[in-house]
Amino acid sequence: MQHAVQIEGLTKEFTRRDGTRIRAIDDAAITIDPGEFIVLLGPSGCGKTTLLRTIAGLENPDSGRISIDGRDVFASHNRTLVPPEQRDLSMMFQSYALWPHMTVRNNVRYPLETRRRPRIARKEMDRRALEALETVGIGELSGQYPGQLSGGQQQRTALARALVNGSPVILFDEPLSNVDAQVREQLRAELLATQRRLGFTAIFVTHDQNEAMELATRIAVLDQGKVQQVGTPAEIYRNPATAYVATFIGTTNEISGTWDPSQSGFSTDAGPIRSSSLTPETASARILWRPEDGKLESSRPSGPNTFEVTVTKTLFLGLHTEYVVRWGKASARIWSSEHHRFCPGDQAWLSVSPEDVMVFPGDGAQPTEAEAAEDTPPQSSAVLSEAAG
Ligand SMILES: Nc1ncnc2c1ncn2[C@@H]1O[C@H](COP(=O)(O)OP(=O)(O)OP(=O)(O)O)[C@@H](O)[C@H]1O
Repeated sequence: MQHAVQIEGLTKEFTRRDGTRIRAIDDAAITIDPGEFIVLLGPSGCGKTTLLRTIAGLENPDSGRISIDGRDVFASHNRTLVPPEQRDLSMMFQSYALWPHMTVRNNVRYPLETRRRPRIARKEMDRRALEALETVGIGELSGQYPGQLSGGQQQRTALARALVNGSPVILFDEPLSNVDAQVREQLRAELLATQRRLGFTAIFVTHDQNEAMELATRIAVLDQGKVQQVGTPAEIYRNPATAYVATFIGTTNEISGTWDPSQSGFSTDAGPIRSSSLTPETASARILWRPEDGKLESSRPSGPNTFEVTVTKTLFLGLHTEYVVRWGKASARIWSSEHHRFCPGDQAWLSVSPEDVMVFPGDGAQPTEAEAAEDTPPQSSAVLSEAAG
């Protein structure tokens, strides 16, 4: 099968006005199949937009290769550089970029008017523009001007314009960030349904992990220009490749430890901890587990990773209650569907299965960011970390 988009060894540096060089994309590689919905996810400044713009041809990389549908559109080794309008793709921007003096229909028709070949008769352009507008459910607004539309309707107009060319690949740069939460959720579902129905390949930039989880067939997590992991939402969540991915997606409890062969586990401030994952190559390790993987009980369970704890805080969060617990110098968050089982001050037993304990190489330094978090003793090496997105 021909790949829809293939990126290899892609690098792009910028020079800031003070002369500092920024590597916005650092040796990135991703292979995308036709019909996939790929989400580029990462915090602000990690290089998502730059990567998208290099695929579109709006930014020229320094080195590497990009091919679309088997054809190189950029290749540094033989200086291939295909201009944006000759790449077989469409792009939808955060700002929608609608022409205010043109009707909705003419905005949507615009890409058909400006394309070089093959030329299309005006009547056919109008028919396709209307069809695209009907696809996104606003055929009746074709005679309106953008200023007369709601945010959600403007977003649909921009989507129709991205669809009108029938491009096999559509790039989305945070297109849902300008509408309120409720409309956003609705538009997200509509976009996904449209993509599934029409079958185009979508490459979608966001810093919102919920949005990524909902839309993506696969997520590419970026950090400082590097692609840290590409995987399905479940793979990224359950088997993160790096501590960065584990802490960026979802919520984690974290503690540092050192490998102790005599215990076949890690020695930590929370007590000995065992994990089913491979031991890190370095002696020091970052040990992480998710709040929903901890179990709180009133009596001592059998098995490893069992700790006697004090409940210090409870927080009702609808689907689950968050229990903050403390033992020795360590603290952790536990999410449980048993809402009123424990109160602050209660003694309880915490257990975490070794299968749910993730281990990554530590750098010897203690994470500090979350140590100042409420309910975490300042001298503790056990930290709570919350997703950044
Ligand atoms: N034209 C430019 N000149 C200099 N630096 C740039 C330029 N464009 C981007 N950068 C830098 O490259 C890095 C990546 O920027 P990019 O816009 O790709 O990040 P992003 O992940 O899309 O961020 P955000 O989510 O905030 O849009 C940042 O450090 C940014 O400051």
